[in-house]
Amino acid sequence: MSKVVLITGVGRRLGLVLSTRLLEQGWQVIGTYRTETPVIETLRNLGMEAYKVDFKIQQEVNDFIGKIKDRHARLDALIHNASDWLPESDTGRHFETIEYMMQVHVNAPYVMNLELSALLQASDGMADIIHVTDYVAEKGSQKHIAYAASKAALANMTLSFAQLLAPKVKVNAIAPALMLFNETDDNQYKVKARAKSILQREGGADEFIRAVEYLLASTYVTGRTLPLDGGRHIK
Ligand SMILES: NC(=O)C1=CN([C@@H]2O[C@H](COP(=O)(O)OP(=O)(O)OC[C@H]3O[C@@H](n4cnc5c(N)ncnc54)[C@H](OP(=O)(O)O)[C@@H]3O)[C@@H](O)[C@H]2O)C=CC1
Ligand SMILES: Nc1nc2c(c(=O)[nH]1)N=C([C@H](O)[C@@H](O)CO)CN2
Repeated sequence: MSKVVLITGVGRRLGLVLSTRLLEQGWQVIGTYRTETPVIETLRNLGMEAYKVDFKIQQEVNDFIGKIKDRHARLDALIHNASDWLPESDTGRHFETIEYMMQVHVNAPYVMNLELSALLQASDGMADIIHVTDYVAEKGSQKHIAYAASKAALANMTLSFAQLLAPKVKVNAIAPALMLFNETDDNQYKVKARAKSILQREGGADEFIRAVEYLLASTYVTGRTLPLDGGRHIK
């Protein structure tokens, strides 16, 4: 019987590569997306059960959770990948920024973990929750203060949910630094960003997938954050 994984933010970049790889490996993948693109139809054609959910809207999160509880008796993994990398507002809309960052990176994962914990407990083996945080959760960020704070809160929830859901469910985090550049990143930015780590490179999507696969295969790691930072922490 195929294992069932719910991955948030499957529509592009790391979430897209990860969900496609797990589909290829025979996982039954439930994915959430915010933006309707042709990619979503491609994923559906590969067998993904895809739901349009904007985590900014609490009712959409609640409705989504209700559908999952109605349609599934178990989950083997829940991966919180969805994220918006929002800098501080330059129009003074500071309450909106921090509230949105907390909503996407903390509130939605918090409610989904609590509401879907019974499905995880129904897994045949050990189940997994993986929070995708960020290197800046430990170090802070001058230009993404609210983002970093929300990722730090998500990292802290790893500790609490690991205690709450053991021994049946492992709860870990992955804290990437530079994994993928964005299309808008110019060469000057890329040179500067690579130089922040002592390995002087970006991690790449496969590094992220290997970290997920390691945590899913583990039977003795929980409450931990797996850093993917190219040695930036000792620079
Ligand atoms: N890329 C990197 O170098 C790094 C990434 N990370 C973390 O890794 C994870 C993946 O990164 P990456 O692939 O670059 O992320 P992207 O920002 O490229 O994509 C994030 C995904 O989250 C979805 N999303 C964003 N906002 C919302 C929302 N309000 N509701 C629902 N879904 C939403 C997007 O949906 P849609 O596309 O459908 O709009 C998108 O698919 C993230 O958690 C990120 O913080 C951490 C450090 C470095
Ligand atoms: N949701 C996202 N979070 C982050 C992204 C991103 O593209 N989407 N990118 C980064 C950067 O790579 C940063 O780590 C280095 O410039 C961080 N988080």
